[in-house]
This record gives sequence, C-alpha cells and structure tokens, in this order.
Amino acid sequence: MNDMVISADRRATPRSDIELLPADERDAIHLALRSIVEGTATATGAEFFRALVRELARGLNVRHAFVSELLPSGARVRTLAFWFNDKPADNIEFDLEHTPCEIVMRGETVYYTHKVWEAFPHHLRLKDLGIESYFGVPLISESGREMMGHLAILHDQPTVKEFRGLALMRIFAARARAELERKQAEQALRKSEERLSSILASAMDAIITLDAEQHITLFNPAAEKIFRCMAAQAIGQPFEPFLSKRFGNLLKGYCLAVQPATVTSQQLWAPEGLTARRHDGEEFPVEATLSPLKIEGRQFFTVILRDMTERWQSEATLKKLQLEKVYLQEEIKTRQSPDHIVGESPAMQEAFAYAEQVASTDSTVLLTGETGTGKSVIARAIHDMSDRRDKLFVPVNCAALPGELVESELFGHEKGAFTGATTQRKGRFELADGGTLFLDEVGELTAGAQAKLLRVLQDQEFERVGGVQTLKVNVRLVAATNRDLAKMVKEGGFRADLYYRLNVFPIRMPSLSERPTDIPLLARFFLDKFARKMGKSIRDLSPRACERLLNYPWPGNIRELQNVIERAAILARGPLLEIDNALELRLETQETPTATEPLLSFEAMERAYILKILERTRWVIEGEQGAATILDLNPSTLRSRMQKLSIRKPKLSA
Ligand SMILES: Nc1ncnc2c1ncn2[C@@H]1O[C@H](COP(=O)(O)OP(=O)(O)OP(=O)(O)O)[C@@H](O)[C@H]1O
Repeated sequence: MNDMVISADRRATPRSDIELLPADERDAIHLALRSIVEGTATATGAEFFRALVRELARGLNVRHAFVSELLPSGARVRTLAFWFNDKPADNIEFDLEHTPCEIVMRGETVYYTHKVWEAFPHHLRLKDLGIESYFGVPLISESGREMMGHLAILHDQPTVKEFRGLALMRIFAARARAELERKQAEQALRKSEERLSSILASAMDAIITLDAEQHITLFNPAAEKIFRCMAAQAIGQPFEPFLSKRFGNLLKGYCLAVQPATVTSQQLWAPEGLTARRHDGEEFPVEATLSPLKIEGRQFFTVILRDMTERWQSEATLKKLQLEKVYLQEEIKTRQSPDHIVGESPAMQEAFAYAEQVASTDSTVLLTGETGTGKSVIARAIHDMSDRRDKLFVPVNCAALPGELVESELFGHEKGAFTGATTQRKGRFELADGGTLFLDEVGELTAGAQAKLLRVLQDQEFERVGGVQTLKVNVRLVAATNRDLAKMVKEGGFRADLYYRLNVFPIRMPSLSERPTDIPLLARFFLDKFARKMGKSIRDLSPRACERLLNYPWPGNIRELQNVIERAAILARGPLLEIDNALELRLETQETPTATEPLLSFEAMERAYILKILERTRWVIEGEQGAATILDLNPSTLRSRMQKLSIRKPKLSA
C-alpha cells in the first residue's frame, strides 16, 4: 500500500512549518531554501519557472519536477517548466484524468511517499518511468477563487513519510502563482493591446489622441493615409497645423470648455463644412467627433476624423448623373427629331449647309425663323455634327421657365439663396459643361438672366444664384428665337450687347411657304411615320390631298404639317391619304381681314360664315362632310340658327 496524504489546509503558513522542525532538518531546509531563492531570485517569466524546477529538484534531491498551468478546459495542463531525469526537458501537455495531479487540481496538497503507480494503475507512464513518490501543491489565484496550475516533484525512490520538502514547495508555489498571475496579466494586456492596435490599424477613420496641450500622442494608420504623414513624424507635434483655421478654433474652444468632472459626457460632433489640412497643405472636407479621455488623472482628447472628399465627389457625381438621367429621359420623351432631316429645297439646303459649316467650331449660333420651322431640329443636328456629340445636348425653353426661376435654372443656386432653395442645385450651364446648351425662345429671357448670359458668353464663367464662387464652364451655345430680336433691341426689350454676342452666326430657317417643294416630301415622311406607328397601310397621299397641302400657307410650318398628317392618318380608311375639309377651314379662319374689308357686326359675320360653309358643303347640313359637323353644331341647332339669320338655300344651286 502506498501512503497518501492529502492536506486539507490550503492556507497553512509554510514558514512556520519549517520553524517547528528539529534543528538539523531545519538547517537542511534553510540551506535548500537559500539555494532555491538564490537560484531564482533574478529570474522572471519563463526563466523563473525553469530556475524554479531546477533548484527545487536539486534542493530537494529529486529527479523530476514541473510547474504547470491549467488549460481553459480544466481537464488538461501544460508545463511551464519541466525538469526531467536531472535535466531540463521540453514542456509537455497532458490530461489530468487518472493522474495524482487531478487531485491537486481540486485544490489539495497531495503526496505519495511510495508506489504512486499503484494508486494510478491507468497511468502507465508512472510505472514505466519508475516513479515511486509524488508531491503536488496547487497554484491558487490570490483571490482564492481560481485554480491556476500546480507545482509537482516526482522521484524514483520512496521518500520518508514526513517529507519536509513540502513546506518548501508551498513557499515556491506561492511565488510560482504570483509569477503565473503576472504572466497571465501580461498576456491579457498583450492581447488587448493587439486588439486595440488591430482596431486602430483597420479603422477607416483617422484616430488621433491629443494631450492637454493638443500635441499628438497617437496617430493610427488611417490618419497616416488621410493626412499623408507618418505617425513618427506626427507624434509629439501640435495638431493645429493639420486643421483649417475654423476647425482649429473649434478644437481649442472645445478643449478649454471640457470640464474634468463631466469628462465622459462631453463628446462633440463637429458640424458639417469643416476642413482639415494634409501634410502637403491640401485642404479637404471632414466629419469629426471630439471626445475627452482621462488616463491616470491626465487629460487627453480623442479625435475621430473621416475624409469626406470621396463621398462628396461621389455625391456630386451622383447628383449630376441623376440630373442627366432626368434630362435624358425628358429628351427621349420630347425629342421628335426626324430620323433624317427632310428638305431638298434650295432654301433648306442652304440652311443645312450653314449648320454643317458652323458645327465643327465653338461659335455661338443664332437660329431664327417662324415657329415650327425646325430650329430645334437644326440645333440638335449642329450638336450631333460637332466634336461635342458625346457630351450632353441640354435644351432649355426660356419661355417655359417662370421669370423668377430662370436664373437659378440656368446657373444653379446655393443652398438658402432664396426661399425654397433647401439644397444646392447645379444649373443647366454646369450640366452642359463640355457639351451644347440650346436656349430656345431666347427673346423671353429676363433682364437679369440676359446680363448673366452675356458674362458667360464673354468669359465662360458665372456664379450660382446666392453663390460667391466663380465657376468656369466650356459650353457651346445655340440660341433660337421666332421673334425679331433686332426690333426688340431697338424697343429696349433685349440687350444690344447680348444680341451682338448671340448673332455671331445666324441661320434663318425658311418657312414652309418659302420651300413648297419640301411640302410633299415632308408630308410623305410624316405619313410613313404615322402609318407605321398606327399599323395602317396607307400607300400615298391622294392627288387631291397633295394639291390641298400645296395650296395651304402653313402658318404653323412643319409642326402644323405634321399635325395635319397625323390627324388625316387617324381618319384614313383607304390606301390613299385624304386631307379633310378642316384644312380649308383652318385656312379661312386664319385669314386676316384686309384693311379694305368692311367691319361687320357679330350677327352679320356669323351669317356670312355659316353661308360660306354651306356653299362649300353644297348645302349639305348633316353627315360627316356636312356643315353641322364642320361647325361643330347639332344639325337642328344649325337649322334654327339659319332660320333666325334668314339663310335659305338659293334655288339656283339646287
Ligand atoms: N426638316 C425636318 N424634317 C422632318 N421633321 C422636321 C424638320 N424640321 C422640323 N421637323 C419637325 O417639326 C416639328 C417642329 O420643329 P421644331 O420644334 O424644330 O421647330 P422650331 O422652329 O424649333 O419651333 P418653335 O420656334 O415653335 O420652337 C418637330 O416635331 C420636328 O421634329
């Protein structure tokens, strides 16, 4: 039988154990104690553990000794130092189950004076190695709550029952525990430092700490990148040169205002619009938070700062793209430009040749001509033929913009420039940068907008409404008007200087009546377009329709022709397109009375008009071609009007 002793008294005071020994044993123990103390005195960390097991084995005259650390699972230990067969050995890790160490780990001091292997038959190594005696002391944390590891000695000889070395082991277990606690604290600190430095290193934001004098004490890798300055250069330097004046003042004020007593609740979110300065002097927009920090009674400040340059740029690009998208969508909807520009008449060919010549230059073009003559079509053709064709063509109808908004629409506005200007907005000049701006109905511009437009034409620069920053653009201007600008200038309705600037290269679009040969061409072009769109097979214009179109003066020019053909195509039933009577009626209603014509009363005019219609319809009142349909009256209403106005069918025309 082996002799096993388990001491229940964990807190026995080892030194007093020694004092109780007989003098000769006490001396021997004191000698061993001194040699162990001297052998381990200067060592710390791993070196201490190595010295401890060595000195312990030598001092107590045993062959093996180790000190271990309990692993987190609680079921295994790893040696911190291992003395084996009278010499140092590599550390080992082992399961506690079926070992005397398992009992030690429950907090007991354990010793087996001989045949320890008999008590642990499953632990084959004990027998193999010829281990006879075992002594183990637990390492319990200072708080007494945590099992940390153990200190053990093993020997290949039985030992005496009253093995006094146990007192020594208790002394050194306390030392080993203190060293182990220090090692674990160091490890925890190292881990937390690693975590902190990996947070600092991986942070996208600059993290900077400042001391009370606002000198930099920490500068993370993101700060190095953002400020283009190495930490080694920045640390110890004042932070002020890295900030714009406004930000610098804000920081100074903040540091002064922070009350040490309420230090934790005084975080500051720096307002929008702040800028900082890179090491090379470049200023950039930032967002930042400032917070106070107390370390060991000393005041520090943390600045977390984000470079907003890219975000602002992306936002600006996004805004521009969104604006462009809206324009392009609008354009797709409204653009009715023909697949090709129809017109073989000399007048049209001449206008087109001018457009072709001027397209490749950056000259301002002024398109004049009656409404519907194709000024917008030519403006786009000039853009498409120019080198700017890959950039935007931005059409603006000046007549469609309310007077008070025209300037902000063209030149943009700053936030707060006027009531309702809640955000900054780019104008169409900025949008058209690199491309072409088409100002339709330019004669409708307000005086303010005329002045600004003149400046852009002269210097290619302007300010947004409410803005101070001068913006430069590269825009080609094409303007159009159906008004007589020269006359407007004379009458004071249009700036003369602007007129001359616009009139650099005028192209007059001929009216349709000036190019009758184009009428059938255009009519067929529109007929083909609408018939295809409506899925109708209309082969051609009827000869009568052609004649009618040629005899009509087209005050609304191509737009009107297009509308007439569309209407006729809707009504068409056969393969040949007919133009209904409405065209003649348009003509008659549009005829202006000449000065020699007598002025009639309303009733006399009504009578004359109804008569005229009746003559045209050969006195047919009802039906699709009848006078009532043309006059948009109920036939019985027309009859009663005729009766009232004494209109009777003449006998001759019966
Ligand atoms: N040469 C052409 N060939 C085919 N279609 C044309 C031609 N010229 C104009 N159009 C068409 O006629 C219509 C009117 O043209 P546009 O809007 O260019 O006239 P405008 O002179 O600018 O009119 P406004 O002065 O009223 O603005 C458009 O639908 C256009 O597509």
